[in-house]
Amino acid sequence: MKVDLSNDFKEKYRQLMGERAEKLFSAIEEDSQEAFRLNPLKANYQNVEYSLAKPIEYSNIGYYGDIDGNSIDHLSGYVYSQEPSAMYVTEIVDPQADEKILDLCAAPGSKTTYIASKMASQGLLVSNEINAKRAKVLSSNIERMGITNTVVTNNSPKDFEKKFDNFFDKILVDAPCSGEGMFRKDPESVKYWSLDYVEQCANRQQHILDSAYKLLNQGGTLVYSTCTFSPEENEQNISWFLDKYPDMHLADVKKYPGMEDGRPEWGNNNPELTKALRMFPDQFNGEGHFMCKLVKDGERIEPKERKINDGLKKDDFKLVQKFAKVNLTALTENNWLKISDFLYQAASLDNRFKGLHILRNGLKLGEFKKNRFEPDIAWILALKPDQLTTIYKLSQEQYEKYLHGESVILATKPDFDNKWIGLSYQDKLFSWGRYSNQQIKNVYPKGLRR
Ligand SMILES: C[S@@+](CC[C@H](N)C(=O)[O-])C[C@H]1O[C@@H](n2cnc3c(N)ncnc32)[C@H](O)[C@@H]1O
Repeated sequence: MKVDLSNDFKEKYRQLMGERAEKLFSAIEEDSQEAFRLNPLKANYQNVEYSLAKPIEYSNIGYYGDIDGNSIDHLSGYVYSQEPSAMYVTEIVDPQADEKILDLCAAPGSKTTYIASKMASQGLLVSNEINAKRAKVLSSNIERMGITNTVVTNNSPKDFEKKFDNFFDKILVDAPCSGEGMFRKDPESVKYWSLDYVEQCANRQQHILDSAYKLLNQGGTLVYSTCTFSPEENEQNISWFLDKYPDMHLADVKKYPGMEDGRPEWGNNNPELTKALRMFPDQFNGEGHFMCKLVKDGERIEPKERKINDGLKKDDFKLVQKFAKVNLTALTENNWLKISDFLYQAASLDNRFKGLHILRNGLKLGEFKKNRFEPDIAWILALKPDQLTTIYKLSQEQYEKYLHGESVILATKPDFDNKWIGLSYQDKLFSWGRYSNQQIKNVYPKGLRR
């Protein structure tokens, strides 16, 4: 595809890269490299309709290929579209199940959902997004993927500074950037580019890095990444950061074929900058990225947790137990949290979160209505088939009608009167259904219908 690169852009990269710049410009005109990830949080997660014939070398759940955002695999959270270079960011974050991890610039959630899938529903992941509209998309992607250990916030990085100093074991700053690595995927992004815009982005990134430094525990790791090539936003910002914070240092990251070293001469000539990683689309099978891993000196400090009141009353427990007795094979009652009429299985009950704008704290289980409890779509997307007493497998026709908002009328009368049943299509749970009078009433959220 023809991408209209500006003369300023071409001139800048000719000066920086010499003849190689022409290869970069040609690569930007080629088709983008599509890829997707599977979701190990789901039952039989490899049961997808897409070919797994082309695995990505450095990810055990990543594959080259395109996916359809309307397919059952997508709607039920079995797959997530992510280009290959972005996948490697989560690999170098290297999330562990018991850690406290903060993703400061998380929307729409491609790296965060990968981090969560590696944490196997344990530990704590805080996924933050400053932009309210984008934060909602982030929250719904987290729901679709059946993630339970994540607090989704809509705040500025600065808002965390008062209460979360030295708190997180790992932080990802996937910074807002000039997006040069997005040019071929999103040719519109070329229009925003200018030499000044690169400077503005670099400046904003420094503010985010300042916050990240404060929030990182001693001994913790900060991964900084951008999907742009500019030295100002990459080597120069890391040079600035290392000079400002002498207790931070760069750590080695593994480099696969096509991945290149950071360029000291594009920063302040600090030879350590070779430890950073660059991907350019003329050498690497992906859109292009910069990433590096920074470690804070010192011994980890165990943050003290002060718990908030869970807001639950005895009758609330009774209503959920009554629901579970009929519809579930087992019920875990840990970390329950009631916020207005909604019940969550909280990812955190730590009162540090008070004052932040929280969109989701862990798993939304459902809503208390008059004398009853109604389960939320988020819960079914996180449940495994063996945790439900009844599952109804929809035919293709029933599935399409259900997605549209229609109820399912059954030919015979099954014995699941007044139950909440799990609905599956191609063996993937994607919604609750409410059975009564030989019908499965449609409870698929209006915003998800198609
Ligand atoms: C590169 S995108 C993040 C992509 C995301 N990590 C993913 O993998 O899906 C950068 C994000 O930073 C957000 N952002 C913009 N200005 C910001 C600021 N001053 N502080 C923190 N985040 C900001 C943008 O809204 C955007 O969602």
